[in-house]
Amino acid sequence: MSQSLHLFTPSTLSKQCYSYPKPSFPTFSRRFTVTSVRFSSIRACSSDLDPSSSQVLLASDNGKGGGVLTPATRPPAQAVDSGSIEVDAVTEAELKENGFRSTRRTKLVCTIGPATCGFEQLEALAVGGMNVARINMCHGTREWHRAVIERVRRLNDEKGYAVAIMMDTEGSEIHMGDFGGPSSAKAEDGEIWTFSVRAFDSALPERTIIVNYDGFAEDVKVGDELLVDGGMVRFEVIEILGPDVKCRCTDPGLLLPRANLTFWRDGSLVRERNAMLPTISSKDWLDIDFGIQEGVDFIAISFVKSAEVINHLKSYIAARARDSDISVIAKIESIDSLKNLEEIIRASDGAMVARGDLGAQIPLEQVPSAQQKIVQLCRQLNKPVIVASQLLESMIEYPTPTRAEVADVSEAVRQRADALMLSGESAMGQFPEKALTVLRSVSLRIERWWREEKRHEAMELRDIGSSFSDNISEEICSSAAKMANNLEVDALFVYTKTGHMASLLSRCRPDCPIFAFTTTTSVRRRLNLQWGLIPFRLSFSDDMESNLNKTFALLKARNLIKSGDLVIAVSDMLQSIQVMNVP
Ligand SMILES: Nc1ncnc2c1ncn2[C@@H]1O[C@H](COP(=O)(O)OP(=O)(O)O)[C@@H](O)[C@H]1O
Ligand SMILES: C=C(OP(=O)(O)O)C(=O)O
Ligand SMILES: [K+]
Ligand SMILES: [Mg+2]
Repeated sequence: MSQSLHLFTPSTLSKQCYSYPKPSFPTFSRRFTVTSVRFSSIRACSSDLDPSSSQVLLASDNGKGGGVLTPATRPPAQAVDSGSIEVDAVTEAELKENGFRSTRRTKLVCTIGPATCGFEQLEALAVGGMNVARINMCHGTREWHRAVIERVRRLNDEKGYAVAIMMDTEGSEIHMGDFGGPSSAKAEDGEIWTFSVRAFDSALPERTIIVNYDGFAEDVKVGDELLVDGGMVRFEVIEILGPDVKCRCTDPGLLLPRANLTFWRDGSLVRERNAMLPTISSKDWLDIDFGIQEGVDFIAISFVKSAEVINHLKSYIAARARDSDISVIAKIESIDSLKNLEEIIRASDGAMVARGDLGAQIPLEQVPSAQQKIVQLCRQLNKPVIVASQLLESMIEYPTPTRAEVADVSEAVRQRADALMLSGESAMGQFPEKALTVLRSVSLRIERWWREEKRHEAMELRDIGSSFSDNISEEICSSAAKMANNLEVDALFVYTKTGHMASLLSRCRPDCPIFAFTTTTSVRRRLNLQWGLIPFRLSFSDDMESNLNKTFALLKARNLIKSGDLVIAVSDMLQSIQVMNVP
């Protein structure tokens, strides 16, 4: 595929780049064996790269290629083994049935609970498009979670899926305990309930709720409003008797175990000593150790307040999980996390718009703008972002969503969030698979609509890399994505060892799908959270020509691509862009 190419020659430059101003650096003609950018992208690169460095830009009119070449990026020739390619059956079927262009770009996260923890149920979710399984350490025992992780791993091993596992910490915000026996309780208007920080040996007295935070009875005052789950049930504090806080129910409703509690005074959220609780509690640290031991792919941290805790956790993980790379996801669900948003996202490997708790901490009408801001900032900073909670809440009970819920899902897809998440809908709802189907079909429809209307988003992506080499990668990816849109290519191919180059391409949200080839199963699983990436595991070398030949042969043999398909390829070994038809 790659050919012996000429560097820029004055004649080709003047012939092919006639519409562009002449470059401000010298051009040479010499023979080189390299792979190679179309002129629009050469231009995009050349205006932004440092012309005083020793890099050269390459272009040719015969090989449809170009690139940025530094001595260090010249590839050593290497033999390629004839291994196989790993892709799951669902992606394979989707690619075959609908062709490249209509594969789903928005990724789907399902919270696993009693409704979905069995092997067959997990398999049904994988078939339905689950990319990431989330386990919430607020609920269930570690043994229960371990069994779920084992089943997901078995599913991956036996059926070729790359379902990633995300462990979500409990966090030390205030919440209610379990009710002992019953799984829920109803609070009626005017009833008096006791919220207690005492430990009860035997069964709980009637209308008593345990609060997990010892300082609770000291922090609240008579007259405070107590909100369960951001207002699903509301109480007023009427009396404080040592460890017991007596409250009158003012908005009746269903109390669910471990529901979050906030208290409000004169219309504002009270943040006293409870605001000093550590983001990661001692129980969370044990759960994190468990997650590291189990080799989960993502750890999501609840109620993050600052970047410090993320940095701390990342170094903790680096010291303990030497060979496994666990990504840290910051859950944005508190006032402090909004205040320190940029530094938190910069420190993290991704973020979650945790609208459940966020909506209990800020006025509900501010949640949509917060969501948009978080999604856009994550995109700027190249971090995957998940929009979570209540997307299809009514489907916990009903087989079909409300129109408003469909509109909410559409909005998140339209914002081009990386992923959408199901919580109660998949964990304990009656219609987990149907809920997933709704997410999948709404995503597909909105994505297609977006492409049909050719709505290229006008988001100006800033340079984010700290090194010059990072900047080159960013320029290559944005040029490749722009070319892919303009030329209406069938797919972008990216060969990436760490996954970084794939995420840079995903960040551009191109019209076509991105086939991301990576050498390890753990990177393949992690890429499964990112918009538009179809991750494959493939062993490849530093020689792009043989990588491409091998990939074409393997994909053609499985009928995943055909001769004549137009592909643009980039890699993080050789900083180049190639445009070619599948032979
Ligand atoms: N591992 C589990 N075991 C039992 N129930 C669970 C589990 N995970 C989730 N659930 C149920 O699903 C509901 C929704 O999940 P999620 O949104 O993750 O938690 P929460 O409601 O605590 O924020 C929970 O309230 C709980 O009832
Ligand atoms: C996802 C959320 O966190 P959790 O389900 O753990 O409360 C949320 O609050 O929206
Ligand atoms: K949690
Ligand atoms: Mg939460």
